[in-house]
Amino acid sequence: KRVGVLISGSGTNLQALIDKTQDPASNMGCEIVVVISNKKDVEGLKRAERAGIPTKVVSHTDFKSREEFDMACHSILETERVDIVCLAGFMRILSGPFVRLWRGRMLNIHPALLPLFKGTHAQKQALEAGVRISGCTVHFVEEDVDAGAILVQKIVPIKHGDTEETLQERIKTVERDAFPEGLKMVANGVVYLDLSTNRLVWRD
Ligand SMILES: Nc1nc2ccc(CNc3ccc(C(=O)NCCCC(=O)O)cc3)cc2c(=O)[nH]1
Ligand SMILES: N[C@@H]1O[C@H](COP(=O)(O)O)[C@@H](O)[C@H]1O
Repeated sequence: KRVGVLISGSGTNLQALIDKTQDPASNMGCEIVVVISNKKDVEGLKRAERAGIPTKVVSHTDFKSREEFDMACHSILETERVDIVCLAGFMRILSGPFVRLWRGRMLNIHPALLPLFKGTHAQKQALEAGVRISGCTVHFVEEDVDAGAILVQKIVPIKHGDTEETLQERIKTVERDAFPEGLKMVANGVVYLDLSTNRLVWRD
């Protein structure tokens, strides 16, 4: 399977996907063929270049509408014959038409245990809520933000004195395993999203 990864920043999740997909022993059943960023000069682009993966920058400021930006990304993904899209620290909300084109073939990783703490600053939300555990969620992408069917979740403890940064760091240590795990399952057909029932179907 051919994978396209959308990023906006540091790309630590992208790096985890690169390391696993480029390691034959991981048996991921997929390869990253293109990385698209909506921001230029971000660390994630350097990570892709170091790994020999083609990169594209699509600046959302170059487009009159959200849909036009999304379709510019879509045409790159089509050209590269991408089968699965991964949102790895991608910080733009995607429009309905784009999500419908990729429904059941697009994954996101969120730094909290959905359905809790949707949206941005999830780590801050967890700290303010006073919960004692948090973690990350790998899910299919639906138009309704952070609401898609959940594939993988991993938990971390929240410790006294944690800040947004210390918690984000601890969550990232489990993200690096969670995202490749979720991608591998989808790439190998272990699980798929039944588009009519919106339910996950597991092949046991
Ligand atoms: N339709 C759809 N698209 C998404 C795009 C990105 C992410 C990643 N997680 C994200 C979740 C929330 C945001 C957000 O609220 N950003 C501030 C507004 C930025 C903007 O104006 O675009 C960004 C990424 C998830 C989704 C999703 O679940 N569904
Ligand atoms: N999706 C969220 O965006 C953050 C930044 O990711 P990255 O750019 O370092 O991969 C990560 O914490 C991830 O959960």
